[in-house]
Amino acid sequence: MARDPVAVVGAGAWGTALANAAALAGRKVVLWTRDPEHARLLSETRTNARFLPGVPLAPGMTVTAALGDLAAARLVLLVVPAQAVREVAAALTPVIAPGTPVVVCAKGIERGSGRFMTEVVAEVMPAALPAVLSGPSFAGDVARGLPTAVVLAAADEALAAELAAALSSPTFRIYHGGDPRGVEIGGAAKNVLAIACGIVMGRRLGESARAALVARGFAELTRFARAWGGRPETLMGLSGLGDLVLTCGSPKSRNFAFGDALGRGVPAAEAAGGRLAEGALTAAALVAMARARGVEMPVAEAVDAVLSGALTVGEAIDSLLHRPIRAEA
Ligand SMILES: NC(=O)C1=CN([C@@H]2O[C@H](COP(=O)(O)OP(=O)(O)OC[C@H]3O[C@@H](n4cnc5c(N)ncnc54)[C@H](O)[C@@H]3O)[C@@H](O)[C@H]2O)C=CC1
Ligand SMILES: O=C(CO)COP(=O)(O)O
Repeated sequence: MARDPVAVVGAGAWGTALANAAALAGRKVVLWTRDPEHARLLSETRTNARFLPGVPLAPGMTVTAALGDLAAARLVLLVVPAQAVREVAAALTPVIAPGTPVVVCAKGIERGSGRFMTEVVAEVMPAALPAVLSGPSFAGDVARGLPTAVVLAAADEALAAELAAALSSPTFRIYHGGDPRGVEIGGAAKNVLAIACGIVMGRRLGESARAALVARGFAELTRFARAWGGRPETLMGLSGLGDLVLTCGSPKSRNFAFGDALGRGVPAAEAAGGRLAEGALTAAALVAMARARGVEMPVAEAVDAVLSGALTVGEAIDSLLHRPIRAEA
C-alpha cells in the first residue's frame, strides 16, 4: 500500500491526532513515544489521556517506545516539539531507510542555530527526503474528525502531492506545495504573533487592536519569508494567513493563551501553565534572523522583548503605539 507503514514520531496531542488521521486515510500506522510507560498505557487503554483525552486511538494502530520498531517505515511524520527535532532525528537516522520522506510537523525555529526544521532534518538525516506539514489545525479538531485543511510541502512537489494523497481523508484535506521554506516560516512565525494577540486580549485592548496585529503581523511574516527564501504567496495560504486567523483568534491556542496570561500580568515563567508554547521558544531566533537580514518585525520584536524581560508588557505596547506613522507596506 501507499507508503505503509507510516511512523508517527511523538505521541503528544498533535502526533496522536495525526496518527488517527493517517489511519482514517487508510494507512497502517505505528505511533512512537519516548516513554515506555506511556506506550504501555496507550496500548492498553487505546487512548492518550495525558495529551489528547477523550479520543480513542484508531483500531489497528500500534504504539511503541522502541525506535527499532520503526525500521519498516516508508513515511515518517516527525511530531515532537521543534527544539527536540534535532535530537529525535539523530536517533532515527540509523533506523530509517535511505530515501524515506520525513515530514516535519513541528512549528518552530531551532534556538541557537537559527535553523528551520527541514534544514535540521537535512543536516541530521542526509539520506531522508525532508518535507513539512503545517496549517490551521487544532489537534482536538482533527482528532474529532472536524473538517480541517493543511498543506504539505517538499522541494519535490510531486512527492508532496503523493504524500498529501496518502494522508488525506474527506475531513482532513491536505493540499500540497513546492515551497517548504515558506510553509515552515508560516508555522513558526504565527506562533510568535499569536502570543502578541493573546497579550492584547489579556490586556483588554479590544478586538480592533487584535485585528490590527493580525494584519501587521501578516505583513511581518511575509517580509521575513521573502528575506529567508520563502515565496510570499505561500504565506497567503493555509500556513501563514490561515494559521494566523486560527491561532490569533482562539483561546484554544496554547500560544494565544500564553500571551493572554502575560497580558493579565502572569509572569512569563508561569504563563504557559506547563503546556507547550512554541512561540515563546522561537521568538528570539525569529527576531535575530530578521535583524540579520534587515527585516522589520516590530510585533515579534515586542514579544521577544517581553519574554527576555527587556520590556514590560506596558512598555512593549507603548513601543508599538509610538512608532512613526508611515505608509502601509
Ligand atoms: N497541538 C496542536 O494542535 C498542534 C501542534 N502542532 C505542533 O506540533 C508540535 C508538537 O506539539 P504537540 O503534540 O501539540 O505537543 P504536546 O506537548 O502535546 O506533545 C509533545 C510530545 O513530544 C514529546 N517530547 C518532548 N520532548 C521530546 C524529546 N526530546 N524527545 C522525544 N519526545 C519528546 C512529549 O513527550 C510529547 O509526547 C509542536 O511544534 C506544535 O507547534 C502543530 C499543529 C497543531
Ligand atoms: O498550530 C496550532 C494550530 O494550527 C496549534 O496552536 P498552539 O500550539 O498555539 O496550540
